[in-house]
Amino acid sequence: MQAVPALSSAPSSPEMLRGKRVIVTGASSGIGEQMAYHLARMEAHLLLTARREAKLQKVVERCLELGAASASYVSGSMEDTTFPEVVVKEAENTWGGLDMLILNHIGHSFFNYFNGDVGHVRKLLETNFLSYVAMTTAALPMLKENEGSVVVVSSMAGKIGTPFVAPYSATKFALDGFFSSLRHEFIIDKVNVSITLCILGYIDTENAVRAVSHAIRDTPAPKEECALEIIKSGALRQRELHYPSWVVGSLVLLRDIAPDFLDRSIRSNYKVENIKRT
Ligand SMILES: NC(=O)C1=CN([C@@H]2O[C@H](COP(=O)(O)OP(=O)(O)OC[C@H]3O[C@@H](n4cnc5c(N)ncnc54)[C@H](OP(=O)(O)O)[C@@H]3O)[C@@H](O)[C@H]2O)C=CC1
Ligand SMILES: C[C@H](CCC(=O)O)[C@H]1CC[C@H]2[C@@H]3C(=O)C[C@@H]4C[C@H](O)CC[C@]4(C)[C@H]3CC[C@]12C
Repeated sequence: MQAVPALSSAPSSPEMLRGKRVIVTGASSGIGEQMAYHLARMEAHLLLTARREAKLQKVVERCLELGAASASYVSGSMEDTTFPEVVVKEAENTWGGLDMLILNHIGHSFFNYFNGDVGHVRKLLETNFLSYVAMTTAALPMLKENEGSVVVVSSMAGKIGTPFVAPYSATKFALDGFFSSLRHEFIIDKVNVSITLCILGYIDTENAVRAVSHAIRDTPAPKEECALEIIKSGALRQRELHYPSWVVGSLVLLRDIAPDFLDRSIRSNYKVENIKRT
């Protein structure tokens, strides 16, 4: 087993991730791919996962070029209930420990009126929520031993009700409930594993822009900066990240002091005439 200093030793900059062992899920594209590149530049050990093997292979190659201490991948789907444990087992076999678990993947969902497909909601809960619970559970013994961190990537749609994302939003609210409760238990139990919930606004990943640019007036924030902010918030053991901070921060504040006003302004931000019912 490798001897690695605890993440809890007062981190002040992302440099402190040098030599740390990090799992990143959903690392074949978007924000996950960008997190892998930042972590590689910081010289971390990386285990990446997603479904598309060819994409993962390329991301791993690039990570090694950028300076990762080591980089490998496991491909598979988080819809498969056995897969979360397979990934964590791979980390245990390779490293004998783990310092940071970054939960970032999402299954495919629709940006549209809810069409009554309960099966889709069930499947999305498995991929976007239950697999996060299963990975955390499997990784917890290693994280406890190394005083590590869990980073949960969520969304504004997991804090505030917004239209056309009902199944997705449900999975993200569930993450807040589960991980906020677990954080309390860790503190009560003196378990030194941090939990960081990342509340993101609209980010310029290919899939997000393709899904919503025709119907949302906002300009998306850059995925590269977003990825770095997520890593920093995890390394600094923050309770929550709001990115972009002023957008998300003010919306969350309004939710509590002026919810009807907030709902009206959210609706005015959508070009509803461009949403074609499916
Ligand atoms: N982009 C945005 O505007 C926002 C994003 N977020 C959050 O940020 C995170 C990343 O989003 P973003 O980068 O845009 O998403 P992308 O769609 O770019 O990436 C999603 C990742 O998840 C993987 N994935 C998809 N389905 C599965 C599956 N069944 N099992 C395992 N992995 C899967 C994909 O790879 P593969 O297809 O190879 O499996 C890919 O690597 C998500 O948690 C999202 O909710 C939050 C708010 C805004
Ligand atoms: C529908 C998208 C997933 C497409 C896919 O399956 O590939 C969603 C993924 C991220 C969502 C955005 C997000 O989480 C931030 C905003 C939250 C607001 O409540 C709604 C608008 C969002 C831009 C939201 C839109 C859907 C996604 C792009």
